[in-house]
Order: sequence, then C-alpha cells, then structure tokens
Amino acid sequence: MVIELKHAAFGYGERAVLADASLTVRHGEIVAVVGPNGSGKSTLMKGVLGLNERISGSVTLFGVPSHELRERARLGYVPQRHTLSASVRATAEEIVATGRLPRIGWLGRLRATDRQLVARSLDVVGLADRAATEVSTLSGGQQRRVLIARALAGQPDVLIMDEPTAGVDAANQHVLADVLERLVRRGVTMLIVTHELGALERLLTRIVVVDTGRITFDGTPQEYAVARERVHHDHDSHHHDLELEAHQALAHGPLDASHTDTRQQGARP
Ligand SMILES: Nc1ncnc2c1ncn2[C@@H]1O[C@H](COP(=O)(O)OP(=O)(O)OP(=O)(O)O)[C@@H](O)[C@H]1O
Repeated sequence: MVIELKHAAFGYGERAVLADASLTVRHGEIVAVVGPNGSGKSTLMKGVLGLNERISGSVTLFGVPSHELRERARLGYVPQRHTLSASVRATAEEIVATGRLPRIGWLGRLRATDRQLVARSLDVVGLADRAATEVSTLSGGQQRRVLIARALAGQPDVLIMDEPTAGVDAANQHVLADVLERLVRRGVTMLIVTHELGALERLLTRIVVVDTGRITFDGTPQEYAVARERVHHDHDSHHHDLELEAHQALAHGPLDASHTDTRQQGARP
C-alpha cells in the first residue's frame, strides 16, 4: 500500500474543501484524479503531501501515519505549471538538481552520483540535449518535463502530479505519455490530476472523480467508461424529457390559454 486515506477531510484554515475522502493507491498503480474546476483535486494532492490542513480522518503513506514518515523524498511532487515562473533564471539541469536536495540535505553538495542521476532524469524525459538551456526559454510542455525530471531526480517511489498535460498540445501529450509509460515500467506509482484523460488514458489502472469536495467515483477505466455512458445517457434523457416538456408547453400552453380566453369570452353574458 503506497497511499491510504480514510475518511480524510482537507482544507485551508478551518474550512474543509474536500470531505470524507477514502482512497487506496497500491504499488505500481497509475491513478488519475479528474473533476471540474475547483472541485478539490489539488486539495486532495496537497492533503496527501501534508501541504494543507488535515481536518479529520487519516493519511497513511507506505504503511505509516503520514506525520511519522521520515523519508519525505519517497514522495515526488510535480506541481502545477505556473509554479515554475518565467522569472526563474536557471538551466534545466540546475532545476533538476534541486530534486536531489531532499536526499542530500540543503547543505549537502552534489556528488558524481547525484550528477549522474540528474543527467539520467533529464534523459528519461527526453531533454538530455537541453540540460544547459534556461528553463524560461523552454516550451510549456518541456517545462512540464523538467519538473517531472526534478521529481524523478529525488528517486521517489510515488509521483504525485498536478495537471502534467495542462497547456501541452496533443503531440507533446503523447511524448509525455511515453515518458510516463517508461516510468511505469520502472515501477513508479503515480497519482495524476488531470482535466482530460487524453493521451494518459491508456496508462491508467484507476480513475477517481472528485466533484464539489467529494470523491464521487473510484473504479477501473472500464468501469469509468460504463459510468460515464450512464451519466451521459441520464443527462441526455433528462435533457430529452425537458425538451419534450418544452415542446408540449409551446404546443399546448398558449393554445390552452387562448381556449380559456375564448371560453371566458364565450362565458361572458
Ligand atoms: N491555498 C488556499 N487557500 C484557501 N482556499 C483554497 C486554497 N487553494 C484552493 N482553495 C479553494 O479550494 C477549492 C478547491 O480548489 P482546488 O485547487 O483543490 O480545486 P481543483 O479541483 O484542483 O481545481 P482546478 O481544476 O481549477 O485546478 C476552491 O474553492 C479554492 O478556492
């Protein structure tokens, strides 16, 4: 078991944004977290990482209560893109090297093995030839991959990614999916927030839906496809019913009214 949440509520200050979240992620699973804007997906990720308030429930990481986990570096985090701001003046290699800090300590010095790991991480994400490039000059998709490489350099057992495909065009989504697929083969567990499943869909073992602060679905991609079909069907037939009602109202409403009027007129002495 890599991540286990039991009836967890997370929020900011006293306010719970995500409530009663129960979720288990096992070794080697690739779990996507989907849902509308503002539903609480990032709050769930941050909750797992201990970056916001846990108001109730429990979080167990690698079998121990989260606050007792010493090796935080076992959790790799790829935040949303805007956290790598345009004002950062650093090369891809320098950014990726900061991923070693949790392992060597803030005062530690990079050794040859650390440098090798940095180079290998850049290679895994297909950016070996951009090591010396300033990150602000890279494309959005390339910046995403730099952030993934930074997380990888920490040799995490689980990668928690917030919108890795945001702002990445279709072609580069496939490049990214290939990168993630390589990681999957290396046994990395992943929890990925995404707006659209897109190119990642083929890698997933599970899909979790968060809606208005609750986990409303948790199942395999096949179960998700069935559930989605049902939701669409329900939505369509509901829509259809409403359309029928509207038609009937249009067909009969005004007529009924005029009948009534006529009858009223006719009823007049
Ligand atoms: N640091 C914060 N302090 C206070 N409230 C916050 C904070 N971060 C998020 N929220 C609130 O929590 C709610 C859920 O936000 P969250 O970022 O978890 O949603 P999300 O599903 O990831 O959305 P999106 O798809 O837009 O990224 C929102 O109402 C948001 O305003």
